[in-house]
Amino acid sequence: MERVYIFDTTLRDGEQSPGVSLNVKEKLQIARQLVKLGVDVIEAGFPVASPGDFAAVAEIAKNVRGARICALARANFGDIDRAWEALREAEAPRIHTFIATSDIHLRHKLRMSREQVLEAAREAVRRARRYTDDVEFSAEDASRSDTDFLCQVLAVAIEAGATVLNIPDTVGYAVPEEFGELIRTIREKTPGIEKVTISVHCHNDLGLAVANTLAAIKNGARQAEVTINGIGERAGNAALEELVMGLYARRPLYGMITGIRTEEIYRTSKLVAALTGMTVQPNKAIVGKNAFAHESGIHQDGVLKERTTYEIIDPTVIGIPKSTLVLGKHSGRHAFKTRLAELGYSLSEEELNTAFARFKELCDRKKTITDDDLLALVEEEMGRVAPTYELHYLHISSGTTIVPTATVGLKVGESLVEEAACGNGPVDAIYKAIDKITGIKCTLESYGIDAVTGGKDAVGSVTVRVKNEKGKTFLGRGLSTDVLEASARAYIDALNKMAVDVNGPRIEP
Ligand SMILES: CC(=O)SCCNC(=O)CCNC(=O)[C@H](O)C(C)(C)COP(=O)(O)OP(=O)(O)OC[C@H]1O[C@@H](n2cnc3c(N)ncnc32)[C@H](O)[C@@H]1OP(=O)(O)O
Ligand SMILES: CC(C)C(=O)C(=O)O
Repeated sequence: MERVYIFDTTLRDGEQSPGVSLNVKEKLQIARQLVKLGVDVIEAGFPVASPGDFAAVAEIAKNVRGARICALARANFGDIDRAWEALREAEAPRIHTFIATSDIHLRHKLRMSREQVLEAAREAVRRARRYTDDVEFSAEDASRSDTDFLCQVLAVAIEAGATVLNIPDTVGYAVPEEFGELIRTIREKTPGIEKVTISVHCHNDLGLAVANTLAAIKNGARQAEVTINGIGERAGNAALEELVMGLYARRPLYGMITGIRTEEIYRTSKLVAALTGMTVQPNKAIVGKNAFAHESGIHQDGVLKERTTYEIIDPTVIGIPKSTLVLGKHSGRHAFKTRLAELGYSLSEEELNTAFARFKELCDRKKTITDDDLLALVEEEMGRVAPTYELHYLHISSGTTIVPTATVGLKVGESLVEEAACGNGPVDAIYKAIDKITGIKCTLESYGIDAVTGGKDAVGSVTVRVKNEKGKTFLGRGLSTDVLEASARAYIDALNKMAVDVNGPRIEP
């Protein structure tokens, strides 16, 4: 199968996203992760742009191995010399030089004639070839350029020694049929094109960057310039994860492979989002929070019966452990029952129906239904029972210079049972003392604390989730103005439910 080379420009075009500025350390961290991801080329920056950009390219060139390191330069000697200065310690350096070829850019921006652009392209590539035999040439705004002139510039670049020719859709103006056609025409009309790799660089102004890149690949492009999460100038660039997974999910259609280790995609996306501050929209393809979350009952039922009914990609392939079933007003019984089973509850048909009806009522009142909401709902369904353990007293000794110690007195039936224990903190000490009294083996799954009322004398509400040896989860809640007492009460509440569950027949583990 043929290979498409992945040229990642997160650190160059991605950093051109308004509001994004990465320091050298952050760029190095991303570059290392890009190597783990398996990209072929890392465009590390535009060295002439600033001393910081120069330093970042130089650091990456010096320290990062396992991918080609590329630096951008305009078609002038100053930029190219500076790019090489930054790249000189790279194991596999590439100079990427560019000049616009559209009449709009020539007339208004460059104020150059076509002849001058041809000359500048030739001289720039030659200059870059003095330093390295890996030279990429880009015809900026190629998709709005006169095709004959574009092919002429490309031929000059090939003649001067370019090894990769990049065809950018700089302003995201192209549509797939047209862009694919452009690549085919370039292949037909440019002398020497068979000696070089054709690359594309698509922007997302019409939301078509990935579609255009795919169309180009169908027509002979073999390098795709992309960014993580699709960040980049204006509406961004083609997203690496979407392109790679498009080629992966539709492999029979494209017949292409990449060197990307797909299981690193999600981790890379998270890292780039965290360091750039560009949060990923929830409905973003592949890496958005909702990309593998199913909310509606019919879909959830389908996925529970067979994942592929509603998922075209197995989330583990991109490094997400599993898809999620979001419980909400659109959910159905199958998903509700499955989540309860995961929490350790197996309800009779009748109990399930009543609990489900109450769940739907709750969904109309509350946007997000948490596991704690579900546990509270089911436990209420089980009905309240007389507690096995009751807090009689609590004494805590804690501070910055002593080992936290708790003495707890619990009423167990008619007797008062007392125990003391030390812990990492006062709550740990209390829970250890209670464990000594009850002898119940369990693990604390979660502990949360909230202020029920405002002010310094607020009532604290502690919620704990405790799992028994059979893997069943119990929710405990405790209220007090003393948060340590609230912690003890919450734990005892959960243990009381556990004790009833062990002795009572109502709900099977
Ligand atoms: C499509 C793209 O994404 S291209 C990459 C865009 N990225 C960036 O621009 C980020 C980094 N840029 C910068 O830091 C600055 O713009 C610099 C350092 C490159 C240049 O700064 P300045 O010298 O102050 O020039 P300024 O940015 O105002 O104008 C650009 C100049 O480069 C010229 N130019 C633009 N593209 C090219 C090119 N490919 N080759 C040669 N000259 C070019 C313009 O015509 C203009 O020249 P002029 O000053 O003679 O009118
Ligand atoms: C420099 C080139 C490749 C570019 O970023 C563009 O045209 O968008």
